[in-house]
Amino acid sequence: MVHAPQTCEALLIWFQKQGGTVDLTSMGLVDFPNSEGGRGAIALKDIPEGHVLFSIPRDLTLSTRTSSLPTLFGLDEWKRFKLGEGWSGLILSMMWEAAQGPKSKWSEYMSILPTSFDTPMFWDEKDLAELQGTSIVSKLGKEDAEEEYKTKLVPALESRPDLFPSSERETHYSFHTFHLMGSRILSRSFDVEKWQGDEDEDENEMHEANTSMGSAMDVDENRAADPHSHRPEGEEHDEEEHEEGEEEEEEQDSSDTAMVPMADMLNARFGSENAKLFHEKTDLKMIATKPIKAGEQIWNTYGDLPNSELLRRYGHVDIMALPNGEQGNPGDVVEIRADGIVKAVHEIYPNITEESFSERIDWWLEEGEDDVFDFDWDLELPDPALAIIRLFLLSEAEWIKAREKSKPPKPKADTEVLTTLKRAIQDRLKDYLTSVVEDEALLQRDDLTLNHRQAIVVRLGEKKILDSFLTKIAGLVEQQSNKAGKRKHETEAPVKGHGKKSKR
Ligand SMILES: C[S@@+](CC[C@H](N)C(=O)[O-])C[C@H]1O[C@@H](n2cnc3c(N)ncnc32)[C@H](O)[C@@H]1O
Repeated sequence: MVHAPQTCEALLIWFQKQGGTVDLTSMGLVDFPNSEGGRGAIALKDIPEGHVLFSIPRDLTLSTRTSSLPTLFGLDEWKRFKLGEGWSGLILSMMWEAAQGPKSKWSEYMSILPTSFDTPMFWDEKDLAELQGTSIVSKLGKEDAEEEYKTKLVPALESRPDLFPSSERETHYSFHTFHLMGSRILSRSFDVEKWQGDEDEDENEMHEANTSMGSAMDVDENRAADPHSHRPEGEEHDEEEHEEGEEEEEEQDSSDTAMVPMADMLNARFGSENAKLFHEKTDLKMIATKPIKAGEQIWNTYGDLPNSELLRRYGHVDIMALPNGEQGNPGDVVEIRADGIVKAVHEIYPNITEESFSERIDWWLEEGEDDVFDFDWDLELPDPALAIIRLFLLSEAEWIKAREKSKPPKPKADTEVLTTLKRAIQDRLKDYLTSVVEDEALLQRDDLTLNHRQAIVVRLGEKKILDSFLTKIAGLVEQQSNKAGKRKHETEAPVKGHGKKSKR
């Protein structure tokens, strides 16, 4: 990540001039090594839990609520151009504020923001190919971003040459700048809801809100809000169902997405959070959530994400000791999609018809069950994956009964189900171009580019999880076969004249 050469000093001066307060006896901004996040905050003395490190007036956050652009553009027009949906309104506001130069309240703040990113959104095809098998590529949403720019931003820009002069189009309103602002939001914004407290509530009353860094990006309920993300297949938003009063999803209010100066200077590492942003009526406060020793980094949380998501949103990966002694990110997750399960069942049971698969999977989805199964370092076999395999293996009579009772099968890890899951995992491993051994050897080299190295770390972590599941499944199958052998032996024993009765 490259950021403008302006010093942290300039940010601190601007921040305080604008009404922000920082306890400069307790914390400073410094350059840590890149492996520890680069520019970040350090404790200058021992800081007790509960200490307020800095406080940001709400009107110093940059969002479509605080920028004057939406009002100048006209709120009805803003709505007509759909700038209140997703991030395009905030991106346009940030472009416009940057175009105002020193006239903008956020000018100094904007000048310390990164000007390039290590996120795969900016990788070339060769580097992207290194991510094959991981879920990142399908979530990049490059085409969605381009579509958003063309269909929302460009018409809005063209409608108001007084606000967006054509002479500034290349410098401030290009597709490249759209990407840059989108990536700044993706890696630095917070979800800052309107104050929900009682009017007469104490000014100092605090709410722990959804303000972990990047929480504004936690828009899984409404992925369309993120122009840099992609709504996975099967998650289309069905307006009619909504109208018919189906389960109402809480819509993300896009004006909650805000850039929060100073709070976005904090780095994060898995399980290391020692400070967090809290909401108050007029300010947001960064408060120590643990005692922090002098010299230690002050860490926020980005939600302890898997490396695939860290790389996609922030451009870095976490590597630390795993419970099994290896190195990796304990938050890593591998996704296996339902179609991967269908393929494995079909390979082992070729007599099951296409019709039977599609009938059962349709019903499974209608029942509201998942079509993507997460495998993580807990090494717990995911119940929905076991249940869907069993669903495909039900006899016709059992299937009819399950459907009548509207009851998916129990997630029982018997040998049939385990063998099929094993096949699905083996197939999933084939999605990656390299093996664990090859990746481990590659990581020993010192001539790798950062993109290549980070791609290897992401895919290696995922493959190690899948390998660990294969080892676990092999153990379970062996246990079951030993038990079955013992039962058989016991059943046969009387015949052999040992006189022991079968338990059956
Ligand atoms: C919210 S900003 C934090 C401040 C940032 N370091 C800066 O210089 O402005 C998030 C960015 O910091 C970097 N970062 C944060 N935590 C990191 C970590 N544990 N390792 C490497 N980079 C990290 C990533 O580039 C990420 O996109």
